[in-house]
This record gives sequence, C-alpha cells and structure tokens, in this order.
Amino acid sequence: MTAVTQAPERTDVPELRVEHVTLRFGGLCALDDVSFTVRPGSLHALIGPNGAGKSSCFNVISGVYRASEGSVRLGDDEITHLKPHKLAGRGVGRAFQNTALSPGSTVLDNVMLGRYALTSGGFIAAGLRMPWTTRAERRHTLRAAEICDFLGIGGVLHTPVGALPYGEAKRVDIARALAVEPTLLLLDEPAAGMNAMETAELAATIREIREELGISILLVEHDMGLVMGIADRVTVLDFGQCIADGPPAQVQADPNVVRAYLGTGSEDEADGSENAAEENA
Ligand SMILES: Nc1ncnc2c1ncn2[C@@H]1O[C@H](COP(=O)(O)OP(=O)(O)OP(=O)(O)O)[C@@H](O)[C@H]1O
Repeated sequence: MTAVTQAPERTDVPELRVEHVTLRFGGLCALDDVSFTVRPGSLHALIGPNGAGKSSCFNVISGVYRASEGSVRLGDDEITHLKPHKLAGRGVGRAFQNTALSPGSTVLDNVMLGRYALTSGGFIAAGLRMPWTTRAERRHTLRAAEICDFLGIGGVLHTPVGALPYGEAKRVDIARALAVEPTLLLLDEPAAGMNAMETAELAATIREIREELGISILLVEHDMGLVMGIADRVTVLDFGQCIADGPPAQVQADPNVVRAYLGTGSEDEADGSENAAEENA
C-alpha cells in the first residue's frame, strides 16, 4: 500500500454528534433516544447483535432514513435531514453493506463516480470536452488512481468490478467513498461476507486510512473481534438503545454488553465476544 498525499495533522475534521435520535417504523422503535459522539480523527465503532439498530443508525446518519426525533450534527452543521447526495458536499463518504458498484464498469470508472461530486464544470461543459474540463478530468483521474493505489487496487484499475474477488470489490467501494475527500468516512459492515484473511487485511487498511488521512471513521460492524482490535471508541446498541459507550476494553468488560451478545444465542457472536476478550487480556 503506497502513501497518499494528504496531511495527517488536520484541523478541518469536525465532530459528528448523534443526539437523542429515535427512529420508528410504524409501531416498531428501531432506535430509541440514541446519542454518541465521534471525535475528530477517531475510529469509532458502532456494534450490536442482530437487529440492534446499527444499519438503521447508519442510514439515519447517511440521510437514507429520516429520524423521527433527534438530530445529527457535523461540527456546526445540522445534517439530520440532508439527502444522501448532499452529504458528499459536506465531507461525508459512505461505503454500503451491499456494494452499490456498477459491475460492468472498470474500477477506475466506479471510483471516478465519487469524484463527480467534486466537479464544478457541469455536464454540458464536460460533454463538449472544453479544455478546462479535460484538465480537471485528468486531475480527478490521477487522484482516483492514487486513492486506488493507496487501497491496494492500483493494479486492477481497468478491470471490470464484476471480475474482481469480493474482498477487492469491497475496496473499490471504499475507494469510491474516499474519492469525495471526506472528513468523515461511514463504513457499514465492511467485513460482511469476507473470509478471515480478507477481514484481517481490511482491518489493517481501515487503520491505515485513519492514520494516513487523519479523518474520522464510523465503522458499523457485526464482527466484534475486528472492532476491538482497531477502534478507539465503541458504542453498543441493543434493541435500538445505546447500552455502552467507551474504549474497547471497557465496553468489552461491560456485563450488559456480554449479556447482549451472549443472550442472542448465536455461537458466532458468543465466539466473537470471547475471542475479543482474550485478545484484550
Ligand atoms: N425499512 C424498515 N422497515 C421496517 N423495519 C425495519 C426497517 N429497517 C430495519 N427495521 C427493523 O429495525 C430493527 C433494527 O434493524 P437494523 O437492520 O437497523 O439492525 P442491525 O443492528 O443493523 O441488524 P443486522 O446486524 O442484522 O444487520 C429490526 O427490528 C428491523 O427489523
């Protein structure tokens, strides 16, 4: 993985504040008065067992769902009801659980889609290939290629995404999210569907993104082992409520968290919890 040109020491990274967010689907309360803060430049994990409300929370923050109550603030900006496409302009990059990539298009073309949020020339000028749009396009293409290099997919720039193994396709999705030059990167269960080796490589990549770019990362994740190894701070949801918030070791030792994970009866989750506890011992 090669270094990407961006200063690690940044003063332009705002705090994300989720404040008293409630989300209802008819009679079902998917999020119940949830509050937490992602500190600037931190790697913050949002975890919880099946159905805890993680994806609902991700979707509220990323503008897909409209909170019934409460607010989401990025620095001084209230972004609670901003449409997803407006968020890129506020410095929010998002990679989804089910990659929303165009499988027939190349890696570079998919990542370039992220750059279009930053272009100002307009479609007509671009269509007429005015000199300034050609220059801008060259600059955006170089930057997209640089981001791909950083994520270890620089060797497959011209390969259709549909021909890539799952782990690499996931990196394309993250590259596209980074292409908007975010100060906040939202990752929804990036390790879902990955094998153990891919998950370990992804964990190293996520840590490197935070260290090299100095941006905040909110990682919504089911895999507790992955989270405990890399997060600065962890918020735990269960049945739509925030049951713990703190450094990984503290959260892991919290009896409510252990109960929430073990109480679901899922062997995977129980193993994840115990393994993570061992790792931190
Ligand atoms: N669009 C929706 N309409 C109705 N109910 C929903 C919708 N999305 C989520 N829910 C419900 O909200 C609750 C929280 O679901 P959510 O998907 O946010 O949990 P999760 O923690 O992400 O779970 P998982 O780890 O299984 O993905 C669940 O009871 C779910 O059935």
